[in-house]
Amino acid sequence: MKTIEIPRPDDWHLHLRDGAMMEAVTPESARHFARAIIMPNLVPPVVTRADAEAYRERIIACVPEGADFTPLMTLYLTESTDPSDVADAFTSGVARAVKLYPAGATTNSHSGVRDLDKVMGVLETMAEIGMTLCIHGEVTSSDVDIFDREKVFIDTVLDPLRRRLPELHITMEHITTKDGVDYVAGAETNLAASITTHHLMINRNAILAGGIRPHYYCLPVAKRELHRLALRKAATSGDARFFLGTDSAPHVDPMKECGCGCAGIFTATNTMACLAQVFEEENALDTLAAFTSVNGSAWYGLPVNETKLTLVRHDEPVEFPERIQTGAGTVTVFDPMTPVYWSVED
Ligand SMILES: NC(=O)N[C@@H](CC(=O)O)C(=O)O
Ligand SMILES: [Zn+2]
Ligand SMILES: [Zn+2]
Repeated sequence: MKTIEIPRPDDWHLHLRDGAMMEAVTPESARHFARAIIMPNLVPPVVTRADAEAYRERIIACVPEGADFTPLMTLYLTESTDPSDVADAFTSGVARAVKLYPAGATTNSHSGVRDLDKVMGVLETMAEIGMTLCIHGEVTSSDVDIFDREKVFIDTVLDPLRRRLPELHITMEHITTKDGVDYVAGAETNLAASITTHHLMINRNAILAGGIRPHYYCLPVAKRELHRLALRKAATSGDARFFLGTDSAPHVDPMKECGCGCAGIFTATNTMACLAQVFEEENALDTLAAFTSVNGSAWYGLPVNETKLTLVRHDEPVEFPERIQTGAGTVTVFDPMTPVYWSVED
């Protein structure tokens, strides 16, 4: 039986939610990951330093005893965010980054930004103090096709913003297209991208071919196969600008399996096993650690974790739970639609 050892991974984009859901999903991430950047899209959102401090305490209360898991907090950018509160949250170590959701782009984004001019003061402050802006990179206009929204965002929002404020440190989150890969790879400084596990494993057929499968619906929506292949190439390349952000985004099953289902795929439970499978298929197990444990920490200015994680290659495919129980209801675990021969050693 083959095993590989990597520095304990970090998740640079994670949804833990709150309350009963958070109690159940936090241990799923804490089992394998040492740190995670926590998304602020609660209802109401995590906007201020005080909100982030209180949310961090609630998360820490859900980390099982003996587990070593540090939540890194983000602030949800609104058009009335106060630049001095953001600076204060950063310098005091409460928040690592600010999250920009174009209003209406995704789950719980209605308090997001409609007019970038209204947040330039905050962004200028962030550029000065070296605080990262994490971006959900999709335009929201109903006349742009949903499969084109990432590319149009790059051309009409991200690139102009980077020209206007080149000093700003930007993470383009959960990129899903070859356009996103090429744009990030072509940028010399101050731009990097996270990539999810599921976008390395599925294309849009998973959602739509042979029946509609709501558990594969997330935003940005999975694209054509050529985009998945470009993402796999970027993730396995070792290039320091690409790193893991699972975007594990739990919704209870009735909210997914209905006439207007929520966007989000829950991958915390089997992400590391799935990634080992992807990297093995690409003959790139030697760059797995760069993607999951090294590149992201360098980008966020943190040391690589000293503890290790061991992955085990089995002769037969491994079974994962189909769903987990939470106090809010059941949550379906990502099924990669392909055999996975890896597991994490306990
Ligand atoms: N990725 C998703 O499909 N959903 C996320 C929001 C997000 O990251 O865009 C969620 O909060 O459910
Ligand atoms: Zn998003
Ligand atoms: Zn997300």
